[in-house]
This record gives sequence, C-alpha cells and structure tokens, in this order.
Amino acid sequence: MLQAVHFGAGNIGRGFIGQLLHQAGYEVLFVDVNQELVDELNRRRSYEVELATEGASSSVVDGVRAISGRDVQVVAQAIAQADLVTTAVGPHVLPHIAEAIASGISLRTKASAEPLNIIACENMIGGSEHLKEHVYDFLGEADRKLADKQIGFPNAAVDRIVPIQQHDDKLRVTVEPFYEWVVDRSQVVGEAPAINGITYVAGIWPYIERKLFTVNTGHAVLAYLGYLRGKSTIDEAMRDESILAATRGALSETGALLVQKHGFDAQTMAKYREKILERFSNPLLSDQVTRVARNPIRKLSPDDRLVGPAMQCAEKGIVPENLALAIAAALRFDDPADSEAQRIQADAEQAGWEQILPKYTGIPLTHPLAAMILGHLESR
Ligand SMILES: NC(=O)C1=CN([C@@H]2O[C@H](COP(=O)(O)OP(=O)(O)OC[C@H]3O[C@@H](n4cnc5c(N)ncnc54)[C@H](O)[C@@H]3O)[C@@H](O)[C@H]2O)C=CC1
Ligand SMILES: O=P(O)(O)OC[C@H]1O[C@](O)(CO)[C@@H](O)[C@@H]1O
Repeated sequence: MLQAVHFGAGNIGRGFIGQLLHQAGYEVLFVDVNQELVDELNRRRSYEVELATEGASSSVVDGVRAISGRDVQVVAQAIAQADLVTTAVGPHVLPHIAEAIASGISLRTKASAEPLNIIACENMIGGSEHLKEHVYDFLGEADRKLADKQIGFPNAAVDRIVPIQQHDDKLRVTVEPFYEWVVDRSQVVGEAPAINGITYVAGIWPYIERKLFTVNTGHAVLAYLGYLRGKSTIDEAMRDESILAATRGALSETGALLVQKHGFDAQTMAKYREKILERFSNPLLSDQVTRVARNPIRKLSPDDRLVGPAMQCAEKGIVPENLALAIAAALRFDDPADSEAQRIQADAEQAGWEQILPKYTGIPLTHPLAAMILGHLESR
C-alpha cells in the first residue's frame, strides 16, 4: 500500500488532505505535536469527515496512524520510506519541521534512488519552495546534490473551508463540500502522484494568486470588517450590506488585477467570485471571524492577501479603495486571544499608526496607499 506522511493533523490535515490521500489509496501517517491528537488517532485509527450541507453526509477515513513531530528520528524513518509527504501546519511552522524532513531525505537518498515529492499545502505563495529552503539548510553538500535529483517540492494551492471544530469527538471534522488542490506539475520529480482531486498545472503562479487574492482576500475583508462591527461568523458578516459591498469592491479590485496580470477571462473571474461569495454564505459552516482574521501580522505582510494585491493594483492604476479599508481594519483587529493582534495594538499605542503602517505592511509612507489607509485609521 502507498504510504503518505502528512504533517499537521488539524482541520485541513484531517478534513481535506488526509481524506483525499485516503481516497486515493494511501495509508496516511499523520505527524503532529499535539500529543492528545496523536494518541486519539492511534487509538481509533479512523475518523469521520462531515459535509456542511443539509443532511450532513459523512465519510470515514480509516487505517490512519500518527506519530509525534517531536520525535525527529521516528519522523525521519517514516519519510525515508514514504511515497509522498504533505504538510498543513501553517506557514510559520514550516521551519520547525525542516530538520526532520532533512534527516528523512538523508536516510532515504543513502538507501534508494526512489523519488519523493513533498507538497506544502499552506495558504502562502511558493510554500513548498519555502519549505525546501529550510530543509536544505539542514542538508550537507552531498545530500543536497542527491536531493536535487530525487526530491521534488512542487508548489500547491489548496482551497477548502474547514472551520474550527466544535464536536465532542476530537477527530470528527466538518468541512464545506467544495475543494480545490492545484499542484505545479513542472516541479514534480518522477511520476505525478495519482490523486483524485489534484489538478496538475504547468505553472502555478496564476492559480495561487487567483486563490489567495480572491478566496483569502474576500475572507479577510469579511473577517476584519466583521470583527470591527461586532459580527461573530463569516456568514453573519456576509449578511451586513455595507460589509458585503466592501467585500465585493475589494474582489473587483483584485479581479481587475488578476485579469490584467494573468490574462484570466473577466467573465470566468466574475463567476469564480460569485461561487466564493456563495461558499462564504454557508450558515452550516459557522466559521468564526476570529479564525479567518487570525495572525494579522502574517496577513498584513507585503506578499499576503491584502497588501500584496493592494500594492499591485496601485502599480497597475487600479485604485485599491476597499483593500485600503480592509488593511486599516486588519491593523485595528484587537482579538485578546490573538498574540499578533495584541502586538500590533501595543505597538500602535506606543508609536502611533504612522510608524506602525510601514513596519507591518512594508508600505512606504510616501505611497498613495499609505495615505488612504491612514485616512481610515485616523477617521475613527
Ligand atoms: N482551515 C482551512 O480552511 C484552511 C487552511 N489552510 C492552511 O492549512 C494550514 C493549516 O491550517 P489548519 O488546518 O486550519 O490549522 P490547524 O491549527 O487546525 O492545524 C495545524 C496542525 O498542525 C499541527 N502542528 C503545529 N506545529 C507542528 C509541528 N511542528 N509538527 C507537526 N504538526 C504541527 C498543530 O498541532 C495542528 O494540529 C495553514 O497553512 C492554513 O493557512 C488552507 C486552506 C484552508
Ligand atoms: O488559514 P489562514 O491563512 O490563517 O487564513 C484563513 C483562510 O484560509 C482558509 O482557511 C482557507 O482557504 C480560509 O478560510 C481563510 O481565508
């Protein structure tokens, strides 16, 4: 049986990647640092994935096992023997799993010439390449040369909304019916893994930007404006006319950018946007605005879902009016449970928005976008 090692047995790990790997005939071995989750997966060896639809149909993912991410040697052994490695741990965690992956590669390349692909399924541009850089930091020259030939790090875009779970059953996971997993075929080493649900493309850049600047941008606008206006869930934010108008506005801005930059057909883009707004309206998902808004420092960084498209829009003559409003709202996001939000607020209190804006977004104060954002921050 094919073996897949998947880092991160969380929402996307169990509810999306683990499920698709299982359906494709892989035996899934989860790696996680949450010992309770590892123990529960090993005790039951299966879990259920429920669709957030009327009737809530569910399917079983069985034959799974789990190991602790803290046990570097055990993880390395598993990687040495795996047919595929995937991750869904969060962009900031990728550096922390690099050492175990490097040890696994080192063991593997000594023992066999079998190719291996390692796919980071994170909300970030170039996630697998980013992971590769961290992994290579742990490899010696000889291992790097072997890895260059034998190990692929194809970039991927993953899309499925999996909210924070509220079941008594710690493994059960509710997901939206929609999913999309796009992988760059040109970066795959050897045969492309045959997984129903993966779409292989020749160059992934346009698809990652389309996903990040539509699904994640739209979601972020709803989450940050929704939070400021006292909404608790995304579907509740969608029902507020002014928030919906700003979200549509932001998506028209990114849509115009994506059409200009990547040549997507404008009508196809409009349909893509509508489908996404429909997904956001799903009342059965009960997706908290604080989850979607989580880690504002990451989400405000120059290449991410708000500032990335806003700066690119400005360069192309598209006025990022609604994106500017959302960036201001993200800077004001003050969820007490979110350490990044708290850091921004503490900084802003001490230094003022003019200092904070370039620090967290990379937008120079001389840029017209800075004036638009500061205008919103100061009009409070
Ligand atoms: N939830 C969603 O709807 C979607 C999430 N994503 C992306 O998937 C990634 C994971 O997100 P979620 O599943 O929502 O988060 P999550 O918090 O539910 O899952 C992350 C898992 O990684 C584990 N983890 C943390 N450090 C680790 C380490 N060093 N080694 C092994 N495991 C470790 C955690 O214990 C947790 O179980 C993120 O990059 C997110 O942006 C992408 C698309 C959809
Ligand atoms: O997972 P992140 O990057 O924190 O952001 C949350 C976003 O990712 C998703 O979980 C899935 O694409 C969306 O729900 C949301 O836009």
